[in-house]
Amino acid sequence: MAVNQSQLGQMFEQVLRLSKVDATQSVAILKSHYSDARTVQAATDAALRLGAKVYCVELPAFNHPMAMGNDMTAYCGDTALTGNIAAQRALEAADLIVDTMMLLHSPEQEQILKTGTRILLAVEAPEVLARMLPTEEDKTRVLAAAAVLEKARMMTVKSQAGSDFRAPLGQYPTVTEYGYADEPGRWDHWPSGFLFTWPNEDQAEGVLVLEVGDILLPFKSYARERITLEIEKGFVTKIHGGFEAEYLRDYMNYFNDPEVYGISHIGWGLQPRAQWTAMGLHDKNDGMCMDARAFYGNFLFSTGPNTEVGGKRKTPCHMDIALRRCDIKVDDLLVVAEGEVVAPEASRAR
Ligand SMILES: O=c1ccc(O)c[nH]1
Ligand SMILES: [Fe+2]
Repeated sequence: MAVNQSQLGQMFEQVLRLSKVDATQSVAILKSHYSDARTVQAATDAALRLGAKVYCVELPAFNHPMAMGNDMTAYCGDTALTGNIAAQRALEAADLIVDTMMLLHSPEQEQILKTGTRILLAVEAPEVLARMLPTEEDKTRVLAAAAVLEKARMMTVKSQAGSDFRAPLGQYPTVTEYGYADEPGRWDHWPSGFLFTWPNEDQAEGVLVLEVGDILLPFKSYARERITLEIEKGFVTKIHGGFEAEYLRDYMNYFNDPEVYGISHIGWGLQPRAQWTAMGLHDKNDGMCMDARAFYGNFLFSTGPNTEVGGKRKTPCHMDIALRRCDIKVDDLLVVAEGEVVAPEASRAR
């Protein structure tokens, strides 16, 4: 199916209005040659219709010789903006940046946000954007869950498959993604609908078992056999299993950087319009597969960089791994039971 340009423009108008775009605002459209032209045009037209002053910042694409695949989350940290002070100043001048080329997990993104500029990432295919059009109800539910997570001192994750993981919390903030950038200095991602934090440095412990069907990004693969990760003092120390474990070990080893094994953001999905099955219906190059990160009741954990919250780990290898059917506890509150969101009540969508 394909979204027509008029629908896409109307959706951007809704999301930019939710992002507080009006005649008092300036909006920068950040792009590169690989940006989706339909998205760039729709964002531009919508911002103009809302009365904003609009400009475009186009950056020559950046490729690192070690990067593999086209998923923009596969190689993090250095981007087309790295070192381009003039372009960064031009972006910092905006009230809102619509990012269609991907600054996520870069130090430059944090520097821009600190000036009060808002950033909305939009790199998924228009049809995926349409299926997960953000609503204020999404925001209410994600913030209800965040109210619990930001006070927590421990997250524990267990599963029938054998996961038994615990992460002391408190050193890092809670991050919410509800699909629009409506507060000064806020980054958000359309589409999304989930929340996460980071374990205290060097303190996550236990075992995480990827069961058949769990998702590995940026591989964009459903695990076909179990993979068992042993975590000690905040780092993955062993990866057991068959071919899939060997593939994951080989890929992470390729970066020749011990920091790739650090546990990064950990949280859970709250987007009922995101589907576990969606990845199987898309090509690997269609986008970064936000369905996997946001599907309702997942446990999403990741490895590698934690610079976006002032952590010391800047490493290019970032794995996002979504597990189904976990029990997730935040302190003593069970928030997800076998992959079903159970608390807080205000975060539930069904
Ligand atoms: O929205 C996102 C996308 C990727 C990621 O690693 C975190 N959040
Ligand atoms: Fe991630």
